[in-house]
Amino acid sequence: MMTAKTPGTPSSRIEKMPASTPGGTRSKEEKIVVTVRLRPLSKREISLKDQVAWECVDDNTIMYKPPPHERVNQPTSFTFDRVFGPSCSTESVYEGVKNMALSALSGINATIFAYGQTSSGKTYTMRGITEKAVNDIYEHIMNTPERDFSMKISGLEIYNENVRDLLNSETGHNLKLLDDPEKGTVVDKLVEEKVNNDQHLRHLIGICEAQRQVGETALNDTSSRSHQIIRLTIESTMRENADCIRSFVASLNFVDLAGSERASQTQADGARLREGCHINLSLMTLTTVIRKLSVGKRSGHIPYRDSKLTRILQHSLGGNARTAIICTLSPALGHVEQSRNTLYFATRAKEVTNNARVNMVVSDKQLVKHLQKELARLEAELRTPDPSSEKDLKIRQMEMEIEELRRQRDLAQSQVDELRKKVQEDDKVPNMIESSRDIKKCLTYTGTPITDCKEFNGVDRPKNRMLRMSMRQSSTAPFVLMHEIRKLENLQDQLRDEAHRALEVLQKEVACHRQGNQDAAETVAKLQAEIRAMCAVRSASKEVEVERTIPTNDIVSANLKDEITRLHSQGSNIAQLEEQLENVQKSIDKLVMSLPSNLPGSNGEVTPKLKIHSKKKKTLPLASSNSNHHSNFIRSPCSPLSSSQQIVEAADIENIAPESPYENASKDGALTESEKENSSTKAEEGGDASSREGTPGTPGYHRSSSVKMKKMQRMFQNAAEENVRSIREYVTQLKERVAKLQYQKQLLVCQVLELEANEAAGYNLENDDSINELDQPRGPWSLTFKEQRQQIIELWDHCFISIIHRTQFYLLFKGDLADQIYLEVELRRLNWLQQHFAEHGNASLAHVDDEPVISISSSIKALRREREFLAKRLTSRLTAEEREALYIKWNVPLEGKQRKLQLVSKLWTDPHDPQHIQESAEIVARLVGLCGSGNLSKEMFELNFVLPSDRRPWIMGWTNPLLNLLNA
Ligand SMILES: Nc1ncnc2c1ncn2[C@@H]1O[C@H](COP(=O)(O)OP(=O)(O)OP(=O)(O)O)[C@@H](O)[C@H]1O
Repeated sequence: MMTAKTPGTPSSRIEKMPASTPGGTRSKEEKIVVTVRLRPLSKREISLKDQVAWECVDDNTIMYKPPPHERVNQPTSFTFDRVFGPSCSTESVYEGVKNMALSALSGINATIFAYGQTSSGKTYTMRGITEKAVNDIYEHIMNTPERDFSMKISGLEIYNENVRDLLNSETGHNLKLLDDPEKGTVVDKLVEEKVNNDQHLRHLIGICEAQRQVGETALNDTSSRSHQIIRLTIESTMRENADCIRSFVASLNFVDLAGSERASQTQADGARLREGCHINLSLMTLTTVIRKLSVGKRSGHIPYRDSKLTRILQHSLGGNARTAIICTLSPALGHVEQSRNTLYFATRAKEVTNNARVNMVVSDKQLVKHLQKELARLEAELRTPDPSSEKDLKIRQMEMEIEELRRQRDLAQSQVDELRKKVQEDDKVPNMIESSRDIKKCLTYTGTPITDCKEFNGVDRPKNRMLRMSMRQSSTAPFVLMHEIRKLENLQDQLRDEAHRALEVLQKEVACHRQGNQDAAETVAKLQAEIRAMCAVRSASKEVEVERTIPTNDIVSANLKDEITRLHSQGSNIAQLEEQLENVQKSIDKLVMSLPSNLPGSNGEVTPKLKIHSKKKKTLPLASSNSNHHSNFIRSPCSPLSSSQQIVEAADIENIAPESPYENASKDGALTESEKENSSTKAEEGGDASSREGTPGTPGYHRSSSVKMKKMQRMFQNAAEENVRSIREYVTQLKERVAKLQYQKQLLVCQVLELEANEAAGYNLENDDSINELDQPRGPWSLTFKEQRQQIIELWDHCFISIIHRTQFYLLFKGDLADQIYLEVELRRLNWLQQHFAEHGNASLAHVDDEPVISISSSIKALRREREFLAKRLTSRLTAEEREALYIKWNVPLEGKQRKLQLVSKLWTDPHDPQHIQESAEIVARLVGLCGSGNLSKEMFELNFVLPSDRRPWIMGWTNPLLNLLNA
C-alpha cells in the first residue's frame, strides 16, 4: 500500500519550497478556462416531445430560445471561451483543453472538470477527453527521447462524502484526508499505481471506471452517483545530465462530477435521495468556493474544507494549477432551469484566477545519491589536498609566466644597455662623421654639398643613427656593389659609343653641306678624335679588368678597394663626356646657324623648326644599345644613320646625286672664276644651273629646270636641317643619360665610401657580421626591412610619388636579403628628393631645354593624372558588384558624383596604416594588371635605364621615378 499524496506533491521531495510553490519557479496568473457543450436531445427527451431551448450562435455564445409568447426576465445569452453545439465531436471539445492537459508534461499541474446536471453528458465527455489526453501524452513521451518520463495513476471517488480508492476496492473505503504542512491535503493510503505503458494506463483507467458507483435514476439509466477523480502524476528528468538532480513533476486530474440537479428532479428517494444530498453538499461547497474565488481577494475566507471534493481539489481552484471546466447541457426545454444554473456556475467559474507554476523537485533518491557523492569528494580532499587541483595549476602557470616575463624584461634591458653603449662608441669615431660628410657630398647631384641635410645633421641624430646602421647592414654587400659598378660602366661605354656614332653622323652632315661652317666641322672632328681617344683608354682598361669580372667572395674585399680607387680616378671621365657633349651641342648650334636657310641673305628668317630652344620635346630613343630606333631621328636622303650601317652607306651614295657645279668644278679642277661666280649667284637665287637635267638655251626649259632645281635644293636643305636638328636632340638625350649615369655612380660611390668608413671604424669586411647575415634567413634584416619600408612609404607620401610605382615596389620587395640594395637606393633617392623639395620648394630639380624636370607641383599634377587614369580603369577592370563593394568598404557614397575618382583618391593616403597600404596596393595592382600576371619583376627596379617604350609613367618601373626625378 502506498501513501497518496496531494496533487501538488507527487512522490518526490520538493526542494526546500513551500508545498504550494514547488520548485520555486515564477507562477503565471491564468483564468479558469470554461467551455460549454450542448448535447443533442436524448431519446428520452425526444420521446417526451421536449423541445430544443438552446442554440450555439457562434463559437463563444450560447443563447436561450424561448418558446413563443414566453416572457423572459433572465439573461438569455452566455459567452464562454468555447461553446460546442450538438453536432460537435468530443475531439473538438478536447482540442479546447488539450494544451492544458499536456502542460502536466512540463511540470505544471492541470485539472479538467466536467460539470452539469445528470444525463447532460459529463461522463460521456470526460471519457473521450481522458482517452485522447492519454494518446497525446504518450505521443509526447515518444517524441521527447531526451527526457526520462515516469507516470503513476491513482483513482478515487467521493461518494456520500466518503473517499473510496477505485484501484483498491478491497480496503480502500472511507479514506482519510490528512493535512501535511509541506504537501497540503493528502488522501491517506490511496494507491498510486506505476504506469508501464499506454495500454497499462488505459487498463487502470478502465478499472477506475468499473469501480465507480453507478445507479439508475429517472433521467439516466447509468447515472454516476459520485465525484470521480483520476489523477496522473508525471515526472521527467533529462537523460544526458547524470548530475541533474531536479525533475519536472506535475499531476493531471480528470474530474467527472456527479450531477448537479436537484433531488426532486431525479425523483429520488431512499438511497438515491441520500446520495443526492451528499452530492449537493459537495457541489454547493464547490459553487461557493468558485463564487468566492470569482470575486477576487475581497472574498475573504474560501471554504475549501467544507467538503472533501474542494479539499482535495484545492490547488485546482485558484491555486497552483491550470484548470478547465467543461459544462455539459441538455438542450431540452424541460431542463432549462438546470441548464441555466449550470451556465450561471460556468459564468462565475470563468472569473476565477489560478497561479500555475512549473514544479521542479528533487527526488529523495537522487538527492541522497548526490549528497553522498559530494560528501565523498570533500572527505577525500580533506584527507589529501589534491596537488593537481585546478586552482593550484593556475597559480603555478601564472608563476611560470611571471618568471618568463621577468627573464624577457632583463634580456631586453641588457640589449638596450649594449646598444646604448655601442651608439656612444659610434659617436666617438671621427671616421663615421667623415663618412657622413662624404655621403652628403655624394648625394649632392650638382656636386654642391647639402650642408643642412636633415638626414645627416645633428638635430635628427636618432634617425641618422638608424639610417647609418641600416646602410651599414645593406651596403656591406660588396659583391652586389661591384656588380652594380660593372653595370654602370657598361652603360657608360654604350653611351660613349653612341656619342661617337652621333658625332660621326654630324661630321658627315657637315661634309655633305660644304657651305656649312668650317669651324664647326673642325670642332666636330676634334671632338670625334677626343672621344676616340677616350674609347681607346677605356678598352685598354677593360682588358685589364677581364680577369676580375667575376670576383670570388674571398677576394671581394681587396677588389672593392681597387674599385674604389678606380672609381675615384674615373670620376672625371663622365664629367668630361658631359662637357664634350656640351661643346658638340654648341657646335651643332653654330652649324645650324650657318645653314643657307638661316643665313641673313637667304630668306631673311630663321626657320622656326630650327629654333635651338625647341619647346616641344620629342620622344627620342634612349636605348643603351644601338637599336633600329636610330631610323627615327635620321632621315634619308642625307643621313648616313638611316637605320643601319648598310643604309648609311647607301645614303652616302645617294648624297652624291645633288652635286653642285661648284663640286663638279672642284672635282675637275677646270671651272673658271666667272663660272664659279655664275654658279654661286644661281645657287644664291635658289636655282641650280649645273643640273644635268636641264637643256641649256631653251628659256622655257631653263625656267622649268630652274624651278625643279629650286625644289630639289629646298628638299635637300630641309633634309639636312632635319638631320642636324635630330642629331642635336639626340645629343641632348645623351647628355641626359650621362647625367643619370653620373647620379647612379654617385650613389654607388657613396656606398663604397661608406664601406671605407666602416673599415676605418673597425668593421672588417671579411669578418663583418653583416656579411654573414646574408646567409642567415631572418633576424636583424627583417627588422631593418620593416623600418626602411615604413620610411619609404612615408616618403612616397611626402614626395607625391606615383602610386603605381609604390604598388610595384611594395608588392615586389617583401624582405628578401637580396632586396637590401633596392630598399637602400629607394630610401636614398626619396631622402634626396625630400631634401630637394625642402630646399627648392616648387623650383624644378634640373632643366632640359628650359623645361622644368621635377617640382612639387609637377609631382602632384602627375599623381593626379595617374589617379584619373586609374579611375577610368575601374570600369574596365572591375565588375559593377566589385566596384560597389569597394565603394562601401572605402566609404564612398554610392549615389555620389565621381565615385570612381573619389575611390582612387583615397588609395595610398594613409602611410601609417599597414592594412590601408596593403589594400591600396591590391586595388592598384588589380587596376593596372599586376596581379599574378608576372608583370612584376625586380629587374624593373634595377639600376638600368630601361627603354621607356611608353611615356605613361604608370607602366614603367623604378626607372620611371628616376626619370621623374632627373628628367621630366
Ligand atoms: N454529446 C453527446 N452526444 C450524444 N450522446 C450523448 C452526448 N452526451 C451524452 N450523451 C448520451 O447521454 C446519456 C447520458 O450521458 P452521461 O451518462 O454522460 O450523462 P452524465 O452527465 O454523466 O449523467 P450522470 O450525472 O447521471 O452520470 C448517455 O447515454 C450518453 O451516451
